[in-house]
Formats: sequence, structure tokens, C-alpha cells
Amino acid sequence: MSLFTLEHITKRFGGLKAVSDFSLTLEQGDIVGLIGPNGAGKTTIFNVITGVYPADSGKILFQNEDIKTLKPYNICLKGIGRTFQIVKPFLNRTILYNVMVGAFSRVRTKEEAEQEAIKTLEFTNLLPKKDVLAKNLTLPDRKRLEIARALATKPQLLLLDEVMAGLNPTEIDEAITLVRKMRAEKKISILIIEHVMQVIMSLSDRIIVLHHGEKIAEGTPEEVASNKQVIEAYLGEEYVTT
Ligand SMILES: Nc1ncnc2c1ncn2[C@@H]1O[C@H](COP(=O)(O)OP(=O)(O)OP(=O)(O)O)[C@@H](O)[C@H]1O
Repeated sequence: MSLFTLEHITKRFGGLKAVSDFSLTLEQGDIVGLIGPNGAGKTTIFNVITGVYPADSGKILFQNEDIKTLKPYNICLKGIGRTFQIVKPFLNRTILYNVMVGAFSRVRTKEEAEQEAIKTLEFTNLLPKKDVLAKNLTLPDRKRLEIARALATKPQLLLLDEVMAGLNPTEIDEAITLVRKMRAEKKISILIIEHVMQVIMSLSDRIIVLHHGEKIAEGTPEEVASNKQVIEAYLGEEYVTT
């Protein structure tokens, strides 16, 4: 039994087929990259998985249970967490408070939520900044907070939407280390949307390439980087490897 599968998912917005007949399988501990040009349908896939928009057709199976008709909060409780491309923390609240909000999905009392949040902050190296207001954070710390908030919901599958955008090379390396640690220590499976190509290439076990809502390729980073259709649609000539 696979941890997670999407089977023939289609999502339309009016006349536009944003996602078309898209299938995907994830096993526990997989890190899978989702790439494609702007408007290819990547974020829509995240929104369909997390119940923000219902799919028009297809199946979504998590641990063999069809979760297609569940609401976002219940999908989170099942064990699917996500970050958002545009980070939306409570700006006038501390980091600790923001992460406690995620933790409350799993625990009842303030004390338990605080304990869980502190563990998560330790894991994400944000503990020294726990009392800083979210609005005073630098971009890399905001991205890290976004990951911490999602982690505090204790996901088994985590959807990361452009968590490396705008980071410098050192910050990117730190973020890559954090993603690897989530897999190694928490056995979390990760589906990651990212435009920073070296991130996707170095992190992913497999990469899926979307173009106009359709999967045009899936394979190891090497296979995808040398796929002619992918190079033409997305990567550009500099990725030609032969
Ligand atoms: N709520 C919506 N209503 C109407 N159209 C939408 C909606 N959300 C997305 N779309 C359209 O669906 C298509 C896919 O968008 P989506 O945001 O999934 O692409 P993306 O691959 O995530 O792009 P980007 O890399 O720019 O984030 C686009 O044409 C977009 O305009």
C-alpha cells in the first residue's frame, strides 16, 4: 500500500483545465519535486490535495482512504500538512504563538501546544527567536516559520510550496538540510514545488514535470534533466546534458 496516491485528477476553473488527468504515487519517506512553468498547475494540485478546491474527477487516497471530499482541516488531521507560497503568519504575534496555532490541531491544552511548539522550534532552529514578532522576521526565518507551523501539525506528508524562493545560497543550503532532516528524523514524505533548479535536482528522489496542467515527464533528476520535451517546455538550453 502506498502512502499517498492521486489517480487521474482533473481540476477546471470555468473553461480552463488547470490540472488534467494527473496521477502521482508517494511512498513513506519519498521526496518528490513538482516543477513546471508559471501557471502549469502546481499550486492547484496542492489546493486539490488539501481540499481547498474539490477535484472535478479522480481519486485522492491517503493511507488507502479516499480523502477527496474532506475539508482542509480534516485533511490536515489525517496527516497532510502544507506551506503557502505567500506566507501568512500572524504578523503581530510571536514565533512561538504562530507555531502553537499549528500544534493546536493535535492537542487540547495551551501547555501541550506550547510544549509541542517548542520541540518544533528546536527542530527548525528557531527556538532562540521564539519571542520575536513574526513581522520582524527576515525572509529566510519567515520561510522557516512557515515550515515550523506546518510541522507542528505533525504531518506524514508535507507539501512545500516555494519555500526557497528569495533565499541566498547559504540560506538555501540550510533549508535543504532542514528538508532532509524532516525525512531522516521524522520519516515525513515531501512533495515540493520549487523554481530553484539546483534545489529540486539535489533534493528529489523523483521529479514530475507539469506543462499546461499535464504531466509531461516523471523520473530521476538525471532522467528529467535530459528529457528533450522538458528542456523545450521548461528548463532551457543550459540544461541540455548531452
Ligand atoms: N482560483 C482560481 N480561479 C481561476 N483560475 C485559477 C485559480 N487558481 C489557479 N487558476 C489558474 O489555473 C492555472 C494554474 O495555476 P497554478 O497557480 O496552479 O499554477 P502554478 O504552476 O502553481 O504557477 P506558479 O509557478 O506561477 O505558482 C493558471 O492558469 C491559473 O491562472
